[in-house]
Amino acid sequence: MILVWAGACHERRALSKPEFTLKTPKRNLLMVWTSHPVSRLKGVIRAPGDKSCSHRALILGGIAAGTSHFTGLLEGDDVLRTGTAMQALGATVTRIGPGQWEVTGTGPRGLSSPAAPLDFGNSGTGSRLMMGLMAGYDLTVDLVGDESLSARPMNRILAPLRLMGLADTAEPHGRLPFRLTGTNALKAITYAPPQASAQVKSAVMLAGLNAHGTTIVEEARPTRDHTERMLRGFGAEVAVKRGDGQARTISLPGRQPLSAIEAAIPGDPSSAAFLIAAGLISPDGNVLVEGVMSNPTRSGFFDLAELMGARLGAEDTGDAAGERLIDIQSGSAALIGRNVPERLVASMIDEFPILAVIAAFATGETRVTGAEELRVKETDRVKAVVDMLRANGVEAEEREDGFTVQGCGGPPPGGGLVETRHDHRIAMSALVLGTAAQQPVSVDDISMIATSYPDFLSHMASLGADISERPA
Ligand SMILES: O=C(O)C1=C[C@@H](OP(=O)(O)O)[C@@H](O)[C@H](O)C1
Ligand SMILES: C=C(OP(=O)(O)O)C(=O)O
Repeated sequence: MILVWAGACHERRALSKPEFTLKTPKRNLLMVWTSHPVSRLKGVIRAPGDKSCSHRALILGGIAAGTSHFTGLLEGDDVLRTGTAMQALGATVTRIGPGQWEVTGTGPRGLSSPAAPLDFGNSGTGSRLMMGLMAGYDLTVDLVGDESLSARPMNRILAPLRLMGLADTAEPHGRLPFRLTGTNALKAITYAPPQASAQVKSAVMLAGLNAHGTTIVEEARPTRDHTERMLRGFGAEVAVKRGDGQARTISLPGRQPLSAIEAAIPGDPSSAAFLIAAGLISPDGNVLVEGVMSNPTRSGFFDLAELMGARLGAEDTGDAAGERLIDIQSGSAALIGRNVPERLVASMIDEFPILAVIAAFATGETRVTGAEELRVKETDRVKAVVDMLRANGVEAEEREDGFTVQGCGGPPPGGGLVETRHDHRIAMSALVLGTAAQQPVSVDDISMIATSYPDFLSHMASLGADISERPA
């Protein structure tokens, strides 16, 4: 006799054989990717290169004087597009081996207009950081993106750039596609971004790099600080002053030359979070992720998982590109729902879909507030997360600035089909959910996983996950 969960979290019934019918079939869908529950997940995985650091390495290497070498660069679609864009603007970007890249920067020559539009695909980081960078050079560029990126707000970047002297773009609504005409006559500004956004901060700093005067960004809440750290690595002067509470003021004198570097890219904590979560919810989990960047502006998910009752082993293993590295171990845990402290939100902004998954296994409610930025990611992640959980028998509610999850105190029912909506993190979260739910979980598309974590399926398979394509 096999026990399966049916309907609400806490209602179980016995069946003579497992049954699996998708709860939200989608018309015209021929094939889906399904993650089947497995009794055990075990193994050791080296974390893929960090997406944020990989973008920045290609961008800063592409304007530095000399030739930089990077190892462990993430070869995700988002990052590759940043490399292609830098090449089109005058840098020489060459792959010399797996994860090994050589970038010869334009140095004092600067960037020039590309011959064709720059296509940033699904990448908010690539498009927004590059807008900031390109604004400071005498060039004209057309920017395009996929359906998801073309729906994301770009005025948050264009507004400060206009204050610095960027000519108005032809597009009034702040959405791609549009043309940007840069100028090497930008003036430094002092800017307090209205959103907690590393992309906005970094775009202003990258514009400030070629502007006249000292650019100052005032952050009320600290966001990931890789631009600050990496700029220093390339020889720039960047000052960071702590203010009241979590506030930070970052100052960057303009017109500073950058010099080429040799760097290893640290492992991505946001990708590692999927593997760590899989270990936590597995009935018999023992997952070790090696070489993960340990940076307080990125560690919110791991801090919160510990608040929920996870015991994560962490061992220091050195450093890479100015960041500390750790190995993180996770194993099966009885988790307890929590109110997510708002101070952790920015440092786990990409981890809310996978947080929602572990919250579904926890006992009690998990409440997320102060996370309105989730509404403008690859999709509206508040809605996508709630829909993902509900399709799998978990009670969840949207809030304007977050969501709540009523944990099942064990494996949720599963059995749902999750619409991924061009969002890699929703796809990966749903597939992790399926490894330990009562019934398999399917997703309608996996192609976008390659934007941030091309090895996700092979890494999950090596831990023992059972994820395969099947007719819808
Ligand atoms: O600067 C970066 O590398 C990133 C910043 C974050 O976006 P926001 O700045 O919009 O929060 C994050 O969601 C994104 O995946 C990467
Ligand atoms: C939001 C994300 O990326 P981006 O903004 O670069 O598209 C992400 O990777 O979760």
